[in-house]
Amino acid sequence: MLSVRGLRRLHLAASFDLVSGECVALRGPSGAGKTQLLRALADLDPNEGAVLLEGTASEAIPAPLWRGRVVYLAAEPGWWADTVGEHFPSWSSAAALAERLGLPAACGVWPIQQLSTGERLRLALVRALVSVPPPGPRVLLLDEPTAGLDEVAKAAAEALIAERRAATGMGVLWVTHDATQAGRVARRWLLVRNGLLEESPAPP
Ligand SMILES: Nc1ncnc2c1ncn2[C@@H]1O[C@H](COP(=O)(O)OP(=O)(O)OP(=O)(O)O)[C@@H](O)[C@H]1O
Repeated sequence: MLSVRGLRRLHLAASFDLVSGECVALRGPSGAGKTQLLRALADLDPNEGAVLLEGTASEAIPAPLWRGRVVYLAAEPGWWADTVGEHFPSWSSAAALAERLGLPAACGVWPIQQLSTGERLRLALVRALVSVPPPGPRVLLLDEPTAGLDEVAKAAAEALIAERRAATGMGVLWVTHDATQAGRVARRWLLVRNGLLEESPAPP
């Protein structure tokens, strides 16, 4: 579904495919270029090479439309309004997912400024899933989405993403520094080594 051919962003070169419903874990040392790769895939930064979604090149699709299909969830998500609910097209559809992640449905009225890091991460994941009309993102690019979450919240987030993949065929590219998590969430693993993306036979 997502084909990446000779993508070059700064010092990283990448070619790989992601099939429908698949989750691929991406690992590599700090500064290797993982975030830059995700941002290039979401057409947030300039790059060389080709990225195709279901056969259509990113250049052929206006960037805002592409970003609704290939959705990037940043490690430090941005917030622009005062309260949680204002960041969602409809809080009622988001509340059930927030509850799945251990937050009260009433957190829609919470001020953003008071959120903990873990609350921000979980709400940003909900936002990534519900801000695109059904069936939602075709590809989800996750940049350490559970970093710092407790084990219960981490398991809930992993389960929610797996469920969405199974239900909608959403493909996931998941950056994590946690080898155990890479083994849990994915059956294919990519590793950044010497500026190249390599397939790894086991969770690296
Ligand atoms: N706009 C930019 N122009 C030039 N270099 C940049 C730019 N943004 C980031 N970099 C550099 O590119 C390199 C890769 O950064 P990136 O954030 O992609 O690393 P990462 O693999 O995600 O690291 P981490 O695991 O620590 O999050 C870093 O050395 C960073 O300083």
